[in-house]
Amino acid sequence: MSETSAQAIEESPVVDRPAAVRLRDVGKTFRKRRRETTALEEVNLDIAAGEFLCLLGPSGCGKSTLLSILAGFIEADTGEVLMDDRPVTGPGPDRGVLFQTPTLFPWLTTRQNVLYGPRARRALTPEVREEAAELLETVGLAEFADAYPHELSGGMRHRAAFARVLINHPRVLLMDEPFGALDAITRAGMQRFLLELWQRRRTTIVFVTHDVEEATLLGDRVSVLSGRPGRTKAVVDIDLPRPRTYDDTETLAFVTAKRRIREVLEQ
Ligand SMILES: Nc1ncnc2c1ncn2[C@@H]1O[C@H](COP(=O)(O)OP(=O)(O)OP(=O)(O)O)[C@@H](O)[C@H]1O
Repeated sequence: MSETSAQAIEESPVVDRPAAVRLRDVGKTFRKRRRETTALEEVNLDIAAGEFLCLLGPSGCGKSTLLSILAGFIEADTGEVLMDDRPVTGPGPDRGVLFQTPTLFPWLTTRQNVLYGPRARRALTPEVREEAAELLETVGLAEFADAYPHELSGGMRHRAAFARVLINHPRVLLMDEPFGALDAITRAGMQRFLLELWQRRRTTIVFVTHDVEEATLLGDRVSVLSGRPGRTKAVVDIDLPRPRTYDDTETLAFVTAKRRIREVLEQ
């Protein structure tokens, strides 16, 4: 996400309620000089308000493209994207986006980064400042509130970016392999944090991953895309009880669910 897109999102007003998302026959072809790449074709998907949906598929099948369309960063060529029955026409503060590489303003401290959105919307009340402090506490960065991004570790930058998105109370969280670059321990910590957060807020989440185990651990459902052009191959329900923790990954039910998804992926 460019800084301009981040600014556009964070400077508009917010509504605090999860949204339903609907994709209808979404297609996207990139055209560059003589080369055409059809990234997505006739993607259909209904995501309920408050659902945790994982998007899984082989490399290059269009997962990031789909997320960018949902974020409003790029436009679909065909079909439509609806949020609570309203067409998505561009980026908005109702969608919080987190990428593999966290986006933070390098010249702002952690706290200033988190407060960037409310400040830009002229909504910097004492309550919001308090919420920022609580969020920094929750993501374990209270002691680093006055540190600059270059003084943070990779995992810490992720958590700071997370707090920066959460303070805007997005109605949908769009996450593009957000933990893909993290080491196994930090990654497990972030997954636990995300699950706890979702359990509390029930924000609608669309989470892109190519890791079957991660999708099984996190999702209510897993939408499996085919190889390029990406199409919805199947949507698999994950009927495992919640709250889920990393320990569940060793249970028979978990391993069975994971195998089912892998089979769809490999079909
Ligand atoms: N801006 C662009 N211009 C041209 N082609 C693009 C552009 N963005 C994506 N593509 C092409 O669209 C296809 C889908 O790319 P996308 O990044 O969405 O896949 P992905 O499933 O997220 O891949 P990965 O898992 O490897 O990150 C690829 O073939 C890619 O080369």
